[in-house]
Amino acid sequence: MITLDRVTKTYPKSRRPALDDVNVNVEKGEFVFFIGPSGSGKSTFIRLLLKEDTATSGKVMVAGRDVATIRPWKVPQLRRSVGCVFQDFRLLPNKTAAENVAFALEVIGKTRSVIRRVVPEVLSLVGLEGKENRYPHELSGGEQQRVAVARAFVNRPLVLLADEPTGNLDPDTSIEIMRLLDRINRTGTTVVMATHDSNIVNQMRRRVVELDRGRVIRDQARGVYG
Ligand SMILES: Nc1ncnc2c1ncn2[C@@H]1O[C@H](COP(=O)(O)OP(=O)(O)OP(=O)(O)O)[C@@H](O)[C@H]1O
Repeated sequence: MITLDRVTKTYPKSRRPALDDVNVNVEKGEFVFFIGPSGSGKSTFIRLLLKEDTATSGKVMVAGRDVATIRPWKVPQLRRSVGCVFQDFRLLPNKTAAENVAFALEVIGKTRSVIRRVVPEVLSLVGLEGKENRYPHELSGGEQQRVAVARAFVNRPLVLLADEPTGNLDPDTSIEIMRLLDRINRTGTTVVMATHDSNIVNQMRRRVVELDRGRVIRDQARGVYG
């Protein structure tokens, strides 16, 4: 589902690469944690998968496609098969929970009748029944992240990327979000999550890829934070 083949990313003006000759292969349906200290390259890895940035060398494959060959106007198509969730939720503040999720469907041209059917289904899946008409500022952090997960998942992407999704949440709320990501993973969606949260990694016991200064220093099945 995801392959990085000898990928190096060096940002302009920086001496050291943010990713340095990285080889990683993630199979369909896997759940993988990317861990490592601040600046080790986790966000850069996610940005390359979304084609928000391009590798300096090497090959990045997502869902069977070499992202380097995807034309700019086809990037939205890539992002349709790759949902993402971030630490800061990134909801539209002037839209309700339901409207935030609906918007993800509107931009890809889904009909109103599909939207009317699918939005309540996915909001209920993430446990937000009854809160569909709340604005982000009327929701807790955990609830806002549930909306973000619903929005990322509503198109049933092949891959869900999560960059520090529990970074702004307390431990109990973080565990709830992890249960949700685990449930999504069990539907067959590949989940890749960048995190600093050692408790979460230790509780989940999934594959752990550890980065240090842009290099993979550990790749372990059912790993712990270490
Ligand atoms: N746009 C940019 N321009 C220049 N250097 C960058 C840019 N983005 C990241 N870097 C550098 O690349 C390296 C890796 O950064 P990255 O954000 O991928 O790390 P990270 O592991 O996600 O860190 P954190 O956990 O703090 O988010 C760092 O040295 C950082 O300073």
